[in-house]
Amino acid sequence: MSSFPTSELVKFSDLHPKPSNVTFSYGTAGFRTKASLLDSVLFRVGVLAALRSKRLDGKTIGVMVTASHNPEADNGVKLVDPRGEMLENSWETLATNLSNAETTGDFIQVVKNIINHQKIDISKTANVIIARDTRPSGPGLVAALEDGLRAMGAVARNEGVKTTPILHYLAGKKAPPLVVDCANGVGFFAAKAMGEYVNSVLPLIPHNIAINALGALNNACGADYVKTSQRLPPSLVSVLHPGQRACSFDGDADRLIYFYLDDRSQFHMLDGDKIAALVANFIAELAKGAGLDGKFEIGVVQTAYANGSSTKYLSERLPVQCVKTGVKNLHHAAEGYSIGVYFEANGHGTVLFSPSALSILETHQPSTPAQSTYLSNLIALSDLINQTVGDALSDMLLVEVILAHKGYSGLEWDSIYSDLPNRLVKVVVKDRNIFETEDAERRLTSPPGLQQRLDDIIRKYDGGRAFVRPSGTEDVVRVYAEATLRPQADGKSQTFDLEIMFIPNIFPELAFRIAGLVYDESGGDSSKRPKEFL
Ligand SMILES: CC(=O)N[C@H]1[C@@H](OP(=O)(O)O)O[C@H](CO)[C@@H](O)[C@@H]1O
Ligand SMILES: [Mg+2]
Repeated sequence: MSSFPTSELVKFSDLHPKPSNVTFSYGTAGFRTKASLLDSVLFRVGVLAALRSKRLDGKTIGVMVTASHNPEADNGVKLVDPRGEMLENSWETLATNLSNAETTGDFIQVVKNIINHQKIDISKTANVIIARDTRPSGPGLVAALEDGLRAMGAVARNEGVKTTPILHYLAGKKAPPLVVDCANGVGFFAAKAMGEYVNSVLPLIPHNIAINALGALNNACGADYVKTSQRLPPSLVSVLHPGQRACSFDGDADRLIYFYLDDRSQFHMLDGDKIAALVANFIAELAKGAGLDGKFEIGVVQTAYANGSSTKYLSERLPVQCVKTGVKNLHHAAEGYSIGVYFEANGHGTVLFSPSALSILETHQPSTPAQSTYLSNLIALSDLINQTVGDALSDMLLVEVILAHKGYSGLEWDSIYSDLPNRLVKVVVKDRNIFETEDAERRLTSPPGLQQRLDDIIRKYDGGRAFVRPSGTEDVVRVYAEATLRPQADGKSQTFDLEIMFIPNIFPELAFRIAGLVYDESGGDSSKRPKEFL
């Protein structure tokens, strides 16, 4: 908003007239009185919260609707400053003045005075987060508050029913800085440019930014390194501290992989599958909250490389499709849904909103203020996401928005499901063209008989799944394998060290058995057979 919104304020203020013969006061804990008297106060507090946020360069102001320990028929409202603290004293007086302006004209005049005296730049964005207790008068009063915020063009986030301390916490919480591994590539330019816009709310700390160093690109860093080796880039070992989130781009910044260290400094990877689960869940939640349940279909597209746990988790909630490797295949399949979420496990993906879904979002009439918030959040996501192709930066913002919204750290995100231990192995063969597949590349049709031999091996591993396909980008055959536990293939019982069992790298056996078989069956030279193949 670039100029003072007088006509909006007049229009909305007339909907919330001040009752005559009442004098309000911003007391020890904000305004507090009979709920039936508070409609105009809530509207005006919405306007004041927006002014306070603008005065503080868009920092988030909290508004809590509650009358605490007082009788249920009472209600109240108080403002919370950006660090989660009580409203600054001088503003309590402004709040009282504003609430007692008798007419819309008086009210507008007080607003103008506040803007002048506080030297408020009205063109700044205002960010306000609101919550209420369980009082029956809460929803109506929140609606009045939202009118005030709307009149001022504030960005409002309705947290629904929350305790007062949680609202203080949410208002005071900042996104912790995000370490961004730029793979020594072009993603650094983009991260740097974006940092100028987002650093005040989401501080970015770029690493691996040696664009001009020969041989540095993707070397022991970047999304492919992290995903394939399931390790922290060595360059980040002394950078990342426990609990901090980090992400890696690839060399052209169209892939994104997240990771974090837990409080024992163990590395945890959040790959494209985890991103898909986070995003698809969130979109489904927003659509439901907006009252759009059943109005359109939200689907997820994966490839055979998706971790089995992710497929299980997602299929229990949404339609999931498996297609051949390659973004073109995922993108195409995702176009078949109203909202199609697609990600390769390696972090390449995006979300597509069909034209009809977008027009439903535009025309849908929410029936409650809460529905309206969900709807505007969903529309905002459709703007945030680069729908032309997977985009590491746009995906990073998408992930950050969801984490911030849900108050998740890497740990909470990670715990939505546990990855099955897995391994990807390359096999160099004489002629990869002899390998032909079916069933979205999950089964071999050629060389004849090989699939059956693979099945015989896979069957011996609890929850085992594996497949072999020729790469479409390198002269190799790829083997992927995952299983629930380490093998009992030799029939001997094994004891497991639980600590070790959940470290994915410890699980190479099924993959190396299959790699060995593929190598031998395709005429591999026994003198050059990689030692790790079984
Ligand atoms: C297992 C794997 O990561 N395969 C990658 C790789 O394809 P291959 O056909 O597996 O070489 O490169 C593609 C292009 O970047 C990418 O879309 C795909 O996910
Ligand atoms: Mg790329």
